[in-house]
Amino acid sequence: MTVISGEEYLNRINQMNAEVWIDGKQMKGNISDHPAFSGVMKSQAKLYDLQQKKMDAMTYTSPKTGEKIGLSFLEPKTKEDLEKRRIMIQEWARNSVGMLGRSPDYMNTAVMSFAAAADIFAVEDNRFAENMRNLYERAKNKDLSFTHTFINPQVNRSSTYLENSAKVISAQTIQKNNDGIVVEGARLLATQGGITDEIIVFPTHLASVNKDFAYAFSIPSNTPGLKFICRESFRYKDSAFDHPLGSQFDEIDTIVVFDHVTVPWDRVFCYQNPEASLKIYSESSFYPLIAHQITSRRIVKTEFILGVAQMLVNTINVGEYQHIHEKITEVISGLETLKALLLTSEMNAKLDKWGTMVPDYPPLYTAISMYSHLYPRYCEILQQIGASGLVSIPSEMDFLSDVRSDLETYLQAANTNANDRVKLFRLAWDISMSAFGSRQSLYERFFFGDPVKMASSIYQNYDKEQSISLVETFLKNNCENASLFSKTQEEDS
Ligand SMILES: Cc1cc2nc3c(=O)[nH]c(=O)nc-3n(C[C@H](O)[C@H](O)[C@H](O)COP(=O)(O)OP(=O)(O)OC[C@H]3O[C@@H](n4cnc5c(N)ncnc54)[C@H](O)[C@@H]3O)c2cc1C
Repeated sequence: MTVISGEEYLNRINQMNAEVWIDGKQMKGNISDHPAFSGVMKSQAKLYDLQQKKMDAMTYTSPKTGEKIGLSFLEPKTKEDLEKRRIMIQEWARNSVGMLGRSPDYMNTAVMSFAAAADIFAVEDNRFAENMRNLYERAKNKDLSFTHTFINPQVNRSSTYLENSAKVISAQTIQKNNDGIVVEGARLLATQGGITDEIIVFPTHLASVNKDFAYAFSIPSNTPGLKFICRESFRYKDSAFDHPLGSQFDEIDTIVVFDHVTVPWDRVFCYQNPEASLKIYSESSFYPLIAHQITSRRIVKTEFILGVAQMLVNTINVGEYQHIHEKITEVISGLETLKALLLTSEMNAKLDKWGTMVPDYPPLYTAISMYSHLYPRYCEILQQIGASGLVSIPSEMDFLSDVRSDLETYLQAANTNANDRVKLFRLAWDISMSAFGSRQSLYERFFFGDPVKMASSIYQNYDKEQSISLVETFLKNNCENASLFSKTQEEDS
């Protein structure tokens, strides 16, 4: 099989009939017809179609089968491979203007990076490493889509808390039998849960303190006992005029419940193995490779934000004010910094011990850490430039009603008519103020982990020795001069 079409993706997910709960009801029928999912699934389908349309730029030929495979599955072996991956990722990102955080390339990259380091799973049982490699082969050849969950429910985040309740809360293994391992409990937070072929479940930090949390696996989204409980949909309307982003890109976040789920042995990558659970993050190149995907997408998103901000400025003619220049320059500086960091990571890429060409991580974790602050600031800048224009946003229906002529007169702008002005301001509102927009801010702050912990980890791991030695040399030289100076003073007195 080669790369799939959008229609194949839709049919496959519809046929799965995964257990998805939304607004108090269990989904019945085609999930892609449901208003909460139709927008995002259509957008995702367009990505698959694009892959088929632009085979040269978006696929590579499998050396094993001769089939065309999506480039986001490509394990980079050279710096050129990294560049090809970036170009492909950004092509997809342009289709969602960077708003689809979980376009398939995100998890395809994760699967590729875990499979490249699959030997980590072979510690006790060689089958587990094989299972990981088989998942990669299956995913590549069938162009599978994935959601994932890497964290436990937010019950008590105190550093001294250890779960000890009568009923299991955080998903753990409660039994093993001839068929596989049995998992009970919940996990957070599977974005796109229920609308992908499979879910990947990887160890949380609790794996180091309790073996029952030291597991990893991937199962089909319709595995019996597996439930996805959705948040409220932010796709409030179908209208692309009223909700230009929310109507197309609301990915839906889900709580994942495992109600005595049996994970077959051939789907297990790790079981009761704290050592492998830690190593899969510390010894694979998952972090740098996924950070390369994330930063590539965020560059496109930032280009889009810059365009929207400058169009607001042009529309209401506020380009003469210095604070406006400063704010737009803030966006430009962020954009240029991200681009420079991404390219630096590619230039300084090296082969890891698994033979994968890995982008240099420090520029990428810098980019990731910065963006959790930059993105909310960009939303603030849009609010500061747009001001009341961000709430002077009548709907499409208003423009089709008797008040149209009022709107045309009173909502015209210096450089455009009322209709185009409202279209643009609605877009700025959907980025910076709507439920969809606020969720995007939260997403960019947190989806790759707590930014506070990330900063702490950068602090602890960054090699600061060169800087310290620079200061020590300066102080030494300076003190030698200083002692000469004090000697002269002594002589004078
Ligand atoms: C929109 C969105 C989509 C997401 N999608 C996914 C997904 O698809 N798959 C997935 O696995 N995860 C996903 N996540 C979850 C993401 O990984 C977590 O939000 C992130 O790891 C932070 O964990 P938490 O939300 O439980 O916050 P918590 O850990 O509960 O933090 C809450 C607060 O406590 C502070 N805090 C907690 N512990 C410490 C500590 N040790 N030191 C200092 N401060 C601390 C934090 O800084 C924060 O201010 C998503 C998150 C969001 C917001």
